[in-house]
Amino acid sequence: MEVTTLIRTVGLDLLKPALPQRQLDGHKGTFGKLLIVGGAVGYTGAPYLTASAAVRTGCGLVSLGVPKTIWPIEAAKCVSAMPFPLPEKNGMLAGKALPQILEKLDGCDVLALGPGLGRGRETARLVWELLKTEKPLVLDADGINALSGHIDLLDARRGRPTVLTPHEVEFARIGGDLSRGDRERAAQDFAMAHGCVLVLKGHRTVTASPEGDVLVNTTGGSGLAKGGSGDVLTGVIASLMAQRADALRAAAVGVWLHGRAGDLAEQELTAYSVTPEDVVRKLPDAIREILE
Ligand SMILES: NC(=O)C1=CN([C@@H]2O[C@H](COP(=O)(O)OP(=O)(O)OC[C@H]3O[C@@H](n4cnc5c(N)ncnc54)[C@H](O)[C@@H]3O)[C@@H](O)[C@H]2O)[C@@H](O)CC1
Ligand SMILES: Nc1ncnc2c1ncn2[C@@H]1O[C@H](COP(=O)(O)OP(=O)(O)O)[C@@H](O)[C@H]1O
Repeated sequence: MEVTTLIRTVGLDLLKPALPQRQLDGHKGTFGKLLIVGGAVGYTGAPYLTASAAVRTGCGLVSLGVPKTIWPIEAAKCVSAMPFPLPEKNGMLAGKALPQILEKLDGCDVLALGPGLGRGRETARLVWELLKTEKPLVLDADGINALSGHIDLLDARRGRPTVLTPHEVEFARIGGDLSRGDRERAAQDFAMAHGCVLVLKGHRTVTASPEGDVLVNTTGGSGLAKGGSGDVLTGVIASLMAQRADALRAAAVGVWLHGRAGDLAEQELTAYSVTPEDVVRKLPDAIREILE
């Protein structure tokens, strides 16, 4: 089927109506419950960054399931989010963690899966099982890697809100085709073929929907080119989804906010010195620019 690509640049006209409203009398339940699953020995920063970004972006309650060995670290680092320990094997989440994750997910609105999960057979199997959830899903990092050779599990989610946030190497691992050198077309083809919102990260991140929309982001620079920046983005997008933004809007607004927070952090600290934590700290200023 020939699809006419309407490529739009993300601007304030799109951002203003897409940012979830804050009811003055809302309570923490009003603003959504997010479950983040990730982390491994060696990757203790990733889930913490995702959780911090989610809280900063407005989600009402953020829970964080991590392997039990690293749980004390997450518990010490996360004050506003709620880390809890899960069964592990070799420093990564074990298959035995599934029932506890599903029980927690039952009371949540959105699942963010993958930051710092690590790559092992058991974690991959866990990802495959969790893809069956009816809940909206943001899949990142090793969650995406687990789809390699199992893309049918993504196809089976068609109709359920699913956002994938690969960088170009992860995109290639799950069959994304960048051989034509056209990132917009490649993202669109993938999103339409697999029924998901595809966020193809990098300079000028491209967000594509299953319906064929293509949105190109203009914020963000080389200050974001540091391990952990992608983990922040996952938290921002999942937080917006928990606040009832639809998957495409959550992704487009999330990518813009993340990049803009990065730009503001760069202005203060230079692109050399910005850290992903600085990006989280600048999210309020980026949000304010949409609100004004
Ligand atoms: N503080 C933490 O705990 C961190 C944990 N992280 C986790 O580490 C795990 C694996 O990350 P790795 O970086 O080892 O492996 P990846 O599979 O993400 O990347 C492999 C390599 O691809 C290369 N690459 C080439 N083109 C690229 C592009 N366009 N964008 C990004 N990378 C490109 C990079 O050199 C990178 O080292 C993930 O689960 C991730 O969440 C990272 O996010 C880094 C920070
Ligand atoms: N030069 C750049 N310009 C704009 N954004 C960038 C640039 N480099 C990296 N980013 C952004 O930073 C994030 C990096 O994510 P990723 O590659 O997954 O790293 P990690 O998983 O280690 O955090 C993405 O959102 C990407 O778009």
